[in-house]
Order: sequence, then C-alpha cells, then structure tokens
Amino acid sequence: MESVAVIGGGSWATALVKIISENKFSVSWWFRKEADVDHVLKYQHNDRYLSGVTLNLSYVQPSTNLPQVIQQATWVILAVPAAFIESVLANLPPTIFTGKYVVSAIKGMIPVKNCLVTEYMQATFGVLMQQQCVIAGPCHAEEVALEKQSYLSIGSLDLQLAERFCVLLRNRYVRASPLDDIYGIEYCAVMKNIIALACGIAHGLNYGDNFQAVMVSNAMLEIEAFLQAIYPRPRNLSGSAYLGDLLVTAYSQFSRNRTFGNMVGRGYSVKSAQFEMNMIAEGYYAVKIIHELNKKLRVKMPITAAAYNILYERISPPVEIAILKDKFQ
Ligand SMILES: NC(=O)C1=CN([C@@H]2O[C@H](COP(=O)(O)OP(=O)(O)OC[C@H]3O[C@@H](n4cnc5c(N)ncnc54)[C@H](OP(=O)(O)O)[C@@H]3O)[C@@H](O)[C@H]2O)C=CC1
Ligand SMILES: O=C(CO)COP(=O)(O)O
Repeated sequence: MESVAVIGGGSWATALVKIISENKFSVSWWFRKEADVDHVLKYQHNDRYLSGVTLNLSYVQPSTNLPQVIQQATWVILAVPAAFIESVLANLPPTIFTGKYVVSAIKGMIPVKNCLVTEYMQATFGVLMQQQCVIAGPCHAEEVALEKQSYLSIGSLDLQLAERFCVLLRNRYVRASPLDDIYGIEYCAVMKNIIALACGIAHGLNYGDNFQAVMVSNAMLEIEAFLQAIYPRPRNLSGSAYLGDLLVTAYSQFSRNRTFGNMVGRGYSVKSAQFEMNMIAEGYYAVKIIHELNKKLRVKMPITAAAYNILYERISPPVEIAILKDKFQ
C-alpha cells in the first residue's frame, strides 16, 4: 500500500491531502505550528486554508515532527512555497529521502540558488531526477475543495513512476495524466505566475480584456522562447500543463498571482499587497529569478522585464505598462 507525506499546511497542501486521503491512502501531514495540528485533530479541517474541507482522520495524521512525517511515507510531496523550502528542510539529515519518491507540488524556484525545486532536491539530498515527479496543470485548490472537474499533469523522467503517482490522485473529479517534460512543465509553472501577476497589474490599471488577451498570447511566445533556450526539446505548448495553467492563473478569481498584481496596479506597495494577502504569490520571487537567469540566456522577455521593473526597480506601473503596450502586436 502506498503511503504519502505532505509537507506544507497551505491551500494546495490541503487540497492534495483531501484528494489522496479520500482515495483511502494514508497521509502524514506536516505543519509548522502545533496549533494547526491541534485544530485539525479537534475539528477535522485546516483552520486557515480551505476550512470548508472535512478530513477523514482515519487516513490523515497531522504532525509538526518533520523527520517522522517523511520517514513514514513512500512518497513525499513538497507543498510549501519555494521561497521557504530551504528553511523548512534545513535541519534534516542529508539521507532522509533515500528510497523515497519526491513530488514537487511547488510552482516556484529557489531564490538565490535560482534553481528548480527538483534540481535543489537532487543537489542537496541526492534525490535522483528519476525518483522525482512534479504536479502541474491548471488546478486551483479552491476548486478542488468544491470538487469541480480538474485536470493534473504529472511530470517525471520515468513515465511509469508518474503513472503510479497518478493513481493516488484520480477520482470522480480529478483526471491525472503522466508527462515526460519534467523541466518544461516546472519552468512553465513558474513563468505563468509572472504573466498572471502582469495581467493583474494591467487589470488594476484599468486595462481591459482586449489588452489581457494580447498580453497572454504574447506571453506564450515569451514562455516558448525561454523554454527553448533553457531546456530545448519538442513540446506542445497548447497542452493543459502549459497554456492551460497560464490561462487559469491569468483569468481566475482564485489566482494568488493575479490578485497580488491587481493590488500593485491599484497602487499598493509590494509590502502592503503581501501583507493584505493571507497567501503567497510565487510570481513575486519568480520575476527576480527568471530575470537573473535571463541575463545569460538573453531571451527577449518584455512582460517579465516589465514586471521586474515594477516590483524590483520601483518603476511606476502605469509608466511600465504603457511602454510594454507598444511592444505588443
Ligand atoms: N493554491 C493553489 O491552488 C495551488 C498552489 N500551488 C503551489 O503550491 C505551493 C504552496 O502554495 P499554497 O498552498 O497556495 O500556499 P498558500 O498561499 O495557500 O499558503 C501559504 C503557505 O506558506 C507557508 N508559509 C508562509 N510563510 C512561511 C515561512 N516563513 N516559512 C515557511 N512556510 C511559510 C504557510 O504556512 P503557515 O500557514 O504555517 O503560515 C502556508 O503553508 C506554491 O508553490 C504554489 O504555487 C500549485 C498549484 C495550485
Ligand atoms: O498554479 C496555480 C493553479 O494552477 C495557482 O497559482 P495562482 O493562485 O496564482 O493561480
């Protein structure tokens, strides 16, 4: 019988715990605060994220003991925002993931090291790429909570491993399919957050749907050029793990990145927008990382450059988007 550890107590972790435990697989679930564990044990739901989801405690064991949570499982799902993954895993023995399969549910990259989460796990804990999967696809935790039809793509170099993980996820409202472009979907998931953030900024500045449609179609060119520069291979970017994920993030009311961008467009400072949101917008960190990686690659990325100038160079959003609009066709 498969057993699963989920690291992280936010929305996406909660949605994954719901899906996997309802499929009757045992889930050990790591939280950073004892109060959150106590709340789950007492009320059968996560206090601050997707609190309407009732969890079956016969299959869910919440804990703050990270080594124990990992040791109990065959599969370890990482579901903490990328900016915090190093501090969360900091005190673990380097061999703790030996014999485990590691699955990144994270749509972000490790700041400063500027690497993908899968690359970080390989370099730091020796988890081979063949032992890793990533969860991609257009899927908001909030819609999983409402059991709305959703589609996930599981990326791995080993398609049999990806298929084995898909079995843990498939249910009445979740379809999951394996895909071998692990690097491509991991990068695409990072980049779509930047685009959603830029869409939010434009929306906050009162640009309309016409402009956003052109921004999103230009974004596909930007993403394609970057992916071909960093991990070239044939790929169909109109698939749901690429275009689908960009669309849901750019247009959905649930999108953290779009919401964050919208606040910045309306005049909030970065700090106050982050403070207002109870959730993390990965795109904020991704903009800097992709910008830095692109110093070597020198791909033409006008949307990412505009987002970087607004968020990190304090250029005013109306000025930067006005410059960007002249670059679109
Ligand atoms: N939400 C979604 O629909 C989806 C999210 N993802 C990805 O899942 C990952 C997790 O995001 P999501 O679940 O949305 O997160 P949320 O924004 O819902 O929650 C924030 C999470 O970050 C944690 N956190 C905040 N500050 C720190 C810190 N200093 N150190 C450690 N942890 C901290 C919070 O822990 P605490 O509660 O203890 O403060 C909480 O678990 C992201 O990479 C996201 O892109 C992927 C697909 C869908
Ligand atoms: O990646 C996600 C859904 O596929 C979640 O990110 P956002 O909340 O920014 O849309």
